[in-house]
Amino acid sequence: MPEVPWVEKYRPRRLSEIINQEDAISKVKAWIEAWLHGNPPKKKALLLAGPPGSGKTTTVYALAREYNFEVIELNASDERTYDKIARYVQAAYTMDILGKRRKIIFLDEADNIEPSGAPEIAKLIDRARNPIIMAANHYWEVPKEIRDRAELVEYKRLTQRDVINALVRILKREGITVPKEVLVEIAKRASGDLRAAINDLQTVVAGGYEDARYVLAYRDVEKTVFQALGLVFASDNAKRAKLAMMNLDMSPDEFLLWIDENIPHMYLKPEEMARAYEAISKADIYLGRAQRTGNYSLWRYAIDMMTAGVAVAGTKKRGFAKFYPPNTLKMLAESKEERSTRNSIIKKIMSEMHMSKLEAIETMKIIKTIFEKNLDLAAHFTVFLGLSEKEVEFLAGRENAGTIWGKALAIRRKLKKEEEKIRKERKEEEKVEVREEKPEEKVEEKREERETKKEKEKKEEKKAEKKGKQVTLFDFIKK
Ligand SMILES: Nc1ncnc2c1ncn2[C@@H]1O[C@H](COP(=O)(O)OP(=O)(O)OP(=O)(O)O)[C@@H](O)[C@H]1O
Repeated sequence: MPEVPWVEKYRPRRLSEIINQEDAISKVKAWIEAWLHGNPPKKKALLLAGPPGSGKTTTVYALAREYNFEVIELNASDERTYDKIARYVQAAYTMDILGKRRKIIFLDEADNIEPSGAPEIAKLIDRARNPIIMAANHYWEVPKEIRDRAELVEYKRLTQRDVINALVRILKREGITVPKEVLVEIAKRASGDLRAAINDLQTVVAGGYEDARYVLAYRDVEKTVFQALGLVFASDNAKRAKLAMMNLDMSPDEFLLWIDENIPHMYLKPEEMARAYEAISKADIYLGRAQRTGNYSLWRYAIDMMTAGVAVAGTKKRGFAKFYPPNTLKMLAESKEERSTRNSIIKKIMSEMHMSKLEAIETMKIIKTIFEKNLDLAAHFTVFLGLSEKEVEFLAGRENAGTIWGKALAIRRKLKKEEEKIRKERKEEEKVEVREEKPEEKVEEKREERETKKEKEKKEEKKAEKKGKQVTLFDFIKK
């Protein structure tokens, strides 16, 4: 059974358990108490700014628990954020007659707010009757109108010692020991991001110390490879992206794996993601050819495709980008059952979409992102590919699988009804035709006509099948 992520299991429940952010916490407390004492602070929004994994989100939830608020969490990169804020900002602030709890509006990734939407959100802050707390990694990337209306609370980067202490505390509660040098390595590579450190620790513990080698082996390359990924994913500028491989002590084949892994985290729209994958599969072809023929001048084309080609594929996620190492670790952590589910999905994609295995693997990655983000489209895919409940859970995660499955059942029912309706209509039509064309020969003639037409259609179908007409993701999304 998959274990609960330790970052959730050991997320501090109380403000006093949050490590090394005392100044920030006392500022947050004073601000919320001003609301509670009936005189909302001059600045109705609070902006928690600081590095990832330093305790910002944790603060909001612990605060809500201690002061009995309900948290309405919104994400700035969500297109409907404005409407949602508008709905909650005006909600009654005090406990109402129905006994509902007061609400804190928590807007994460405030550095991702589109500048064009900022004035509207600023107006909402002015009208707010509920406390609004925002969080951001980069203070200066938060639109100015919003910065001006928010009180800044700075979060410090946690020190290596803070991180090690937090890891030791978790190990004690789990009753496990891990060699000190492994903890030090994990803390070093986390650069103050306690979430990253806890995740690494859990991976190391889950996979035994052999995996520790894989986890830690990345530490040397990571700095430069992350910078290189930054060049590919953080700009739309083809020229800059092409510089990514300079100073990178890594072969293009290996860097391709890193790019591959990060595409679904960086592109938001399926069609743009598909375009980025197309660019890396072209790069892959050049790399293969270079290896087979020994003509390494082909590397240049490959590198152009995988850097510039990916960079211009579409609009990328803005703000802080968290990059991930290639799949090796995840694959190692996957159970036999998960691997077999993955393979059965790939087979279904190959047969339903007429794709090669490699294409099906790439397509599955895009489909996985769709399953995590767009439940309606996911339900259509479920029906189209004939996925089982287990396969849906593999793609969507447990939380969304039930909803998708329910939607898919509804689609199936609707399709069945439509099919029945068409079948009935056809029968009716046939009856009418027979009645109208009473003379025997005419009926015979019509039948022959119909049969030749049917044969023709069948032949056409067969031809299409033989050609193996490929259904692309684009076709599907357009439907
Ligand atoms: N100061 C801290 N004290 C204790 N635990 C912490 C602290 N900072 C982070 N953590 C741990 O790391 C995890 C992630 O922290 P949190 O979600 O609060 O980070 P964040 O600052 O909101 O990061 P991001 O900017 O990436 O959203 C938490 O579950 C918690 O276990």
